[in-house]
Amino acid sequence: MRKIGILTSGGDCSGMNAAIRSAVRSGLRNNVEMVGFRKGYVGLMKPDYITLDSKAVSGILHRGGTFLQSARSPEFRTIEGQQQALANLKNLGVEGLIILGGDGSLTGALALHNLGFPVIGIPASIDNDIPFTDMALGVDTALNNIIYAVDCIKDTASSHARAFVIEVMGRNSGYLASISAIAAGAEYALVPERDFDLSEICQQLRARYEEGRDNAIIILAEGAGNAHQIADSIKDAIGFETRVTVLGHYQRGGAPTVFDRLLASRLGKNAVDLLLKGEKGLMVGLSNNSIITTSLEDVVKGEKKPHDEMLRLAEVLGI
Ligand SMILES: Nc1ncnc2c1ncn2[C@@H]1O[C@H](COP(=O)(O)OP(=O)(O)OP(=O)(O)O)[C@@H](O)[C@H]1O
Ligand SMILES: O=P(O)(O)OC[C@H]1O[C@](O)(CO)[C@@H](O)[C@@H]1O
Ligand SMILES: [Mg+2]
Repeated sequence: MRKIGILTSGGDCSGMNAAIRSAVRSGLRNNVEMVGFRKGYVGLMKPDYITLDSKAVSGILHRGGTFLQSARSPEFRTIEGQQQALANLKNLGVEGLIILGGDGSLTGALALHNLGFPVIGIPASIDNDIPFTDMALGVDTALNNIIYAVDCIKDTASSHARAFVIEVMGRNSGYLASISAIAAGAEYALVPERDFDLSEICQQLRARYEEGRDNAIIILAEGAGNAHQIADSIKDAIGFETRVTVLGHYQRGGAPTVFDRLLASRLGKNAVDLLLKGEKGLMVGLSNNSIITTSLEDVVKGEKKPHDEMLRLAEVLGI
């Protein structure tokens, strides 16, 4: 293989830069020309690309976001958009493509694979909703961002005897909410994967209040309900003073953690190795601290299940 392309698609996340750097350096070491498409599938369809030499990827390992930029592209969902991308790849002499992104981007990767183009996917989404990998890129950094914010909010919640509803991202996944609730010692994690009864929660908060515990942290996954409505219900039911903090895009940025830098470096190199071995239509992932591969078809068909042990742990801890 003489030329490999790389792009980042969907919501950005910390670790994307580290993965690009690793893939580029691995490719160059094997005398492969590396090109980066800007703004995900948008750059693939235009085409908008840059040549990536070793210098182009220096100084980016520690930076959040993606220097190739990312985008969501409705046009790439159409067969016309995909065929345009395919034609550009052929015209440019690109023989293999590495796609970093979430479940949507990997569905796009499968579409290109089904059109006969060699593709390897790298799971990169703070939502951690991609099956066949314990962790996607960016999840660990997002969790650390959340924990930092929750620790800060706990201080002021305690000073003012307030209940805080803290909304975290995750789209339809409660992963960030449940894991951060365990790690930050929150009182509740409200997630789409588990039904909750708000009136029961209010009763429990009142009982806690009567015991002298006059503040609480409720971490709400964005897909599980409306933070303001939940805070108002708590206030109306028990008179507890409430506040809402929506952490928003703060969660998605910042210097990647050691875990994300290492995972990104491993996945980037492995993606190149696979293409050079003639493998295609696969996603590289992490399982039991080893790099594994799964067909993109299985990834797209699969469903990421909440981790049973974590759910039990949350239950034991009363979250
Ligand atoms: N079914 C599909 N067929 C082809 N392309 C798709 C499909 N679904 C998504 N894509 C492409 O992938 C892009 C990103 O998808 P999406 O917005 O779902 O984000 P994602 O990759 O899941 O990342 P994240 O969830 O972290 O933001 C879409 O804008 C589209 O270009
Ligand atoms: O950055 P945007 O386009 O507002 O998208 C936000 C969404 O992207 C994610 O951060 C990643 O999928 C979700 O958690 C969130 O719902
Ligand atoms: Mg997604």
